Amino acid sequence: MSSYLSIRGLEKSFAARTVLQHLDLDIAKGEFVCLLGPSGCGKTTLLRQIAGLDLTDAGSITMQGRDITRLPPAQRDYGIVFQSYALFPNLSAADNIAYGLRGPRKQRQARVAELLALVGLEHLQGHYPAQLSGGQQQRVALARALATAPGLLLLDEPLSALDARVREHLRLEIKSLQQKLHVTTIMVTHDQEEALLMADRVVVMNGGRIEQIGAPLEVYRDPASRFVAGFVGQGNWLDATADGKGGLRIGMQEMAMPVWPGHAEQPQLQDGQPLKLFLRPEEVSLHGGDAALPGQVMASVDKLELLGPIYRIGLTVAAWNHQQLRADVTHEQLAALGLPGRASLPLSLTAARLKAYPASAAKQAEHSAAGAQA
Ligand SMILES: Nc1ncnc2c1ncn2[C@@H]1O[C@H](COP(=O)(O)OP(=O)(O)OP(=O)(O)O)[C@@H](O)[C@H]1O
Repeated sequence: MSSYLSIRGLEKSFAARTVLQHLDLDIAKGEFVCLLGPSGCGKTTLLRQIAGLDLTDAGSITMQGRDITRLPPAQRDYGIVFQSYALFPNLSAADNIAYGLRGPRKQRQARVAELLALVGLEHLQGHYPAQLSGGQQQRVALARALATAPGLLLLDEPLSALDARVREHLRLEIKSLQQKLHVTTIMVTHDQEEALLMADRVVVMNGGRIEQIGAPLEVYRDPASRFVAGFVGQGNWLDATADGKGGLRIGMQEMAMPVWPGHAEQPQLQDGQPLKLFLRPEEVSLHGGDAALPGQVMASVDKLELLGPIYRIGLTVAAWNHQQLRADVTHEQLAALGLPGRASLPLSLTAARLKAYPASAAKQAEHSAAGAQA
């Protein structure tokens, strides 16, 4: 991939606190990248580094081959939108958009008209921010950020102050605008649904590090770490143990060993070593029969929840030490299973869709340390 923006070994601390830990990231021209992670993981700090709003401690940022690491914000080529609309209250929508434009008046007016049309606000050009809704203000902020046709669009949680309906609508609008303009875009969000929906690639951050970079489907289906699995989307966690012969046990049931994300090959596991298994609710296979066939196990049905287009079924598996899990099915699948109306049904797991992780990262670290000493 030829990079439009290239970040190498970026580090940032505030006082004694390290916020970005030697970060590498490459972004291609025209890409829409979302920085996703929990509060405090360093997303905004990374965006501010790219914008030149904070000094960089170490590492480099290159844009189109130009080292911009030490350049002031005005000499970098980007437009930015913040969570708080940050419009000038005493300027109309049109004048807010025109603010950064230079050149002859007629040319500026034409550009403002073009931008107002782009964000669908031609009819509100004379309105002041206080006369605009949150969604409209954010459209003005977006038009202002795009006014000078920057090479990079930076969005810092631009939708999080808006109510759910407006947010859903604007997500799609921003995405289609970005595709139309083909402007390289980096958006900070803590909302995994938003990131999966809008991004070409999602950068999942945790504690100042990048845990995974991948297309939305990749991050969702093949989470590289236990953190990513837990943070992105819904999932089931099951306790299991290795059998020391390349397989595993859940309760009394034996299974082939599933995939180990982030491991080229399955690690050497001792008999009885605890594991965590992960699978999505839609990856639990339920069957209509009355008894468990080989490879299946009986699960009791604890509850049914309607989530609009799907049902979420709460299940307990007695043979797995009474572990609980959730399965998502369509309305048709639910009816085919004879639900509601039965107390238990056979369940099976597909090893290829299961992910195995060490039972605890701390234990894993202890294990490696013991291995290193040995
Ligand atoms: N100017 C600053 N001075 C001191 N500490 C800061 C500063 N800016 C950020 N931090 C700290 O750095 C850490 C990361 O902050 P950052 O804003 O990048 O997180 P974030 O992932 O964007 O989270 P949020 O979604 O809550 O904004 C936090 O612990 C924050 O308190």
